[in-house]
Amino acid sequence: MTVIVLSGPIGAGKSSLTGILSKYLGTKPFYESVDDNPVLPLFYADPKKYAFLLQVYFLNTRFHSIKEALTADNNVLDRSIYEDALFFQMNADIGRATQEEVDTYYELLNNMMGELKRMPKKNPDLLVHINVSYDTMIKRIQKRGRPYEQLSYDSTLEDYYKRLLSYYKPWYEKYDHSPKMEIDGDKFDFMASEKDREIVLDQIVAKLKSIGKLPLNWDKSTDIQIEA
Ligand SMILES: Nc1ncnc2c1ncn2[C@@H]1O[C@H](COP(=O)(O)OP(=O)(O)O)[C@@H](O)[C@H]1O
Ligand SMILES: Nc1nc2c(ncn2[C@H]2C[C@H](O)[C@@H](COP(=O)(O)O)O2)c(=O)[nH]1
Repeated sequence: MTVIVLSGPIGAGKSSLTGILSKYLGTKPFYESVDDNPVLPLFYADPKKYAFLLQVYFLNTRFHSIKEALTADNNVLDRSIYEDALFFQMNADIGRATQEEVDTYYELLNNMMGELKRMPKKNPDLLVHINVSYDTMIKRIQKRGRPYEQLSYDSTLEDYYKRLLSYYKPWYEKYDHSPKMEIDGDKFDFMASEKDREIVLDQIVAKLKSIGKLPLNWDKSTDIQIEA
């Protein structure tokens, strides 16, 4: 049983690569609750009021997914639970949470992490982090088109996104819950370019082989058809 988690900023390509990778490896994809998330639009409309509620909502849904993913067979998750604190800490740092909310959040997070440690499989087998620049992030957010994520929706989003990117570098460097690897999301268009998709999948397969999660002679010759 192999569990792979994706990480990276908003619009980096996590959900897209989760779909591609799970199809390629014949595993099950787990997607974060976004389009069915009732709190997300409220948060973007009034971040200070809804930052804590959104975080509890995400933490709860991530906990559900990770529990299921760590007990079922091979899986790919489109965001790691380890990024949860990164988001809330950043929101707290810009005054979107009270000290009581911060304290309560960390207590809840520690409690949940304690539960995960008691599971037969405690950590994912591999973290695949997608690196993107600010320009790429914005292009992808525009391409995806969720209205409340657009820079035109709120003039403070530019700072919010730049800050988010600046939190990811130290977060990735510190991450030590499993082996990890980076994908260059600026360079590889794994959605439109078949060649790029192959390169990215080869990088992930090579890493899985090097950590003993795929047999050295594993090969997949089937083409994957990407739905636009
Ligand atoms: N490597 C890539 N090259 C070009 N477009 C991409 C790439 N990855 C994702 N996209 C596009 O960018 C948008 C955001 O991708 P998505 O997978 O939803 O990102 P995330 O899940 O990280 O927020 C989508 O429209 C997707 O088609
Ligand atoms: N405040 C938080 N926002 C979060 C968190 N996780 C995701 N999000 C937001 C960011 C995007 O608008 C949307 C989906 O994220 P993608 O990276 O999948 O595009 O949800 C969080 O923990 N806190």
